[in-house]
Amino acid sequence: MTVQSAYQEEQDRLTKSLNDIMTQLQAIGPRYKGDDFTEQMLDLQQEERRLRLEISRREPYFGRVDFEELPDGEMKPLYIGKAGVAKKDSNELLVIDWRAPAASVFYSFTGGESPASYESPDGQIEGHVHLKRNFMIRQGEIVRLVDSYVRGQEEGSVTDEFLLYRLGENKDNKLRDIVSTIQGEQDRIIRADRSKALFIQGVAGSGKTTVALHRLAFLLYQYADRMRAERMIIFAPNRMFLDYISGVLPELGVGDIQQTTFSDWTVELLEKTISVSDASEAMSYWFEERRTAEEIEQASGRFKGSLDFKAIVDERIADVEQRIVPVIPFTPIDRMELSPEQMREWYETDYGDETLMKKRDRLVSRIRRWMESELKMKGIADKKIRAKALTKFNSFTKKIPSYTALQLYASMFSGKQLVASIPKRIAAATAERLKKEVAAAEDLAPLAYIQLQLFGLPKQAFDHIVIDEAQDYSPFQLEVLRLCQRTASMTVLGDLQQGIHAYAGVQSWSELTALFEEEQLGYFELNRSYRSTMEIIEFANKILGSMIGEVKPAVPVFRSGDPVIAEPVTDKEWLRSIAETVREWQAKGEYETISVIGRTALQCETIHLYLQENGLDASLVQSKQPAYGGGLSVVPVYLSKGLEFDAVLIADASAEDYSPLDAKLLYVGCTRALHKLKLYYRGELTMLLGE
Ligand SMILES: Nc1ncnc2c1ncn2[C@@H]1O[C@H](COP(=O)(O)OP(=O)(O)OP(=O)(O)O)[C@@H](O)[C@H]1O
Repeated sequence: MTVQSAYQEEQDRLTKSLNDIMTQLQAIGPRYKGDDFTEQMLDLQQEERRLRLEISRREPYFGRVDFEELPDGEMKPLYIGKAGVAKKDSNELLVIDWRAPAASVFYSFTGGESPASYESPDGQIEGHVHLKRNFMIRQGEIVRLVDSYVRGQEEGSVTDEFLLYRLGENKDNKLRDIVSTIQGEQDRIIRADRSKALFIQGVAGSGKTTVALHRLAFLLYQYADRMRAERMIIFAPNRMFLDYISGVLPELGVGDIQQTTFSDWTVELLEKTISVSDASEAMSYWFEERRTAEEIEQASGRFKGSLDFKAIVDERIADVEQRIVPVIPFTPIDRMELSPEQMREWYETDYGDETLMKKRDRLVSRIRRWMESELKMKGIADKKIRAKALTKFNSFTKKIPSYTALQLYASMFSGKQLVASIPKRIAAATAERLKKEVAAAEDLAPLAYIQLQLFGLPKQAFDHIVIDEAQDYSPFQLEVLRLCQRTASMTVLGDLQQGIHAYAGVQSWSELTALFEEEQLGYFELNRSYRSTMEIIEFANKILGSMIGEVKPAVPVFRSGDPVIAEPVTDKEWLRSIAETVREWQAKGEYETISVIGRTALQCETIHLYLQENGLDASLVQSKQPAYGGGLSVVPVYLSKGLEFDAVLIADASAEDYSPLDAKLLYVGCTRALHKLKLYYRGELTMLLGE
């Protein structure tokens, strides 16, 4: 078949499919507004169907795979789209959902004559792939059609032409879905075992964030009976990043998944009884001035994030528990006594799995009930005697310890109960802060942990948790989240090579995986980088040479672009050169997002001001910012993590700005670029780039 006739045939089928979809959409009636529960449920189902059809109307499908089921099945063309759609008034599928078992062949097939297979509910299905075709459909027209595999034709292996085309596109201020070009290695993660804690180590630009979001969409589809969107949660490093990823799940037709930061989540958990100190203070301490390796190692965040510190907290909680059951009898009036043994028996046998403060409250109520019934049994109605008994009860139960999470935590850092093993400087600074009901990032995990132990989780446990940029999490933080689930089901993703918050995070994944049993764990590595051109990836890989420990160079997809240039400038020319480069890039009109990445917030403010004064409308990204708006931006390198830009200009890659300790920062900065990367440096070029 010629390309032309294939195109025409597909266009005809597309038009027919779209007509079918439109007819179905038009047949959907208005929404139900009444109170009848059954009608409401039916309305919800109808609404979901309408949403699926709306998604399909925009782009019904993006792929086709012709699969001949073995041993003697017929050959079926399967059209794959974001949402599955059946033909009008029929069970026959017009489009299969990308998450359906059969669709996995489209992603996992790597070419060759050997049979391909997929897991179906009835077991493994084997068959021959005859065709793998990609489409790009816009406004009802096929604007691109690429056959990446045709059985019996020359190479016999899947080519990446369509992927390269997609990667060459510009990006705006939001991350997008990748359903049409998910790669085999990514697909394996998306469809991996639901019950495990999956750890994904992936180089910059390998699609970790994107893959984790697609995995959520997959889990909700595949395990609709067991997993609920409202019992899933995504943890991201800051609100700007949350805004950046916020479009992907709705694009995939998934709503209602809570997306938050660990800090916001903890504040909610503690019912807003604390506020969190401004993150920009910590940022400025760690990134604006030079810090030594020793300072990082001894940082209070590393101490408080450790399991050793958790053990200290556990001891304190155990101590409170120890004091809950009174060791002396309760005698509300003469000759009426409740023994400590009886109270201990109630406490230990009746309140089993309850949390500490609930057990405490139940014990207090039980003592009261005992008193009331004894008074009744003894026929004591005298008001004076009863009032006296009540006073005794109040003073007796007042001594049974009762704490809020903040009170218990604060008790560890000052006063009579100060924990001796906490370094003095850490204790003093923490006590000072907590007095004002302010917590720093390092206090959040212990506070959340204590809250869970004292009062439990206010809502249902999570079915699945996603943790992005997990290299910045401490073992204690992860342990807190682990406690919020019934099973180990988690997706934990990050890149140790981008671990710029070493003062709080981990240096090896084993620090986090140690929290799980061997059989609960899954581990994947993604080493191919999809974001940047080959030139940019090879350039950034040079920086890895300066990192301590094992490093994983990113493997580029074969997408070539401009060479990366590092150019010296004098102090005097510096700002002017930055403005000129930006202007030149803008004039070309090739890039939608351009970023000037500076070493510190202060440097960025200087650059931003200069650009503004010279007629270049740039936005300055700051740590408190709730959203990143795209266009031209000036970003401190430590806030650029997770984001990406069509073109990146590193403002000053000098030895002064990037010392040997700053390899991860520079790596993060350079790997933000998709198509273009340029570096200026004043004085000496940083040693991190070698020759
Ligand atoms: N299979 C794919 N097809 C098309 N684009 C892809 C694919 N995988 C990843 N990408 C693109 O690569 C870029 C990087 O993806 P993403 O941000 O998810 O990676 P990451 O590993 O989380 O990166 P980083 O750690 O650097 O923040 C995005 O623009 C994403 O759309």
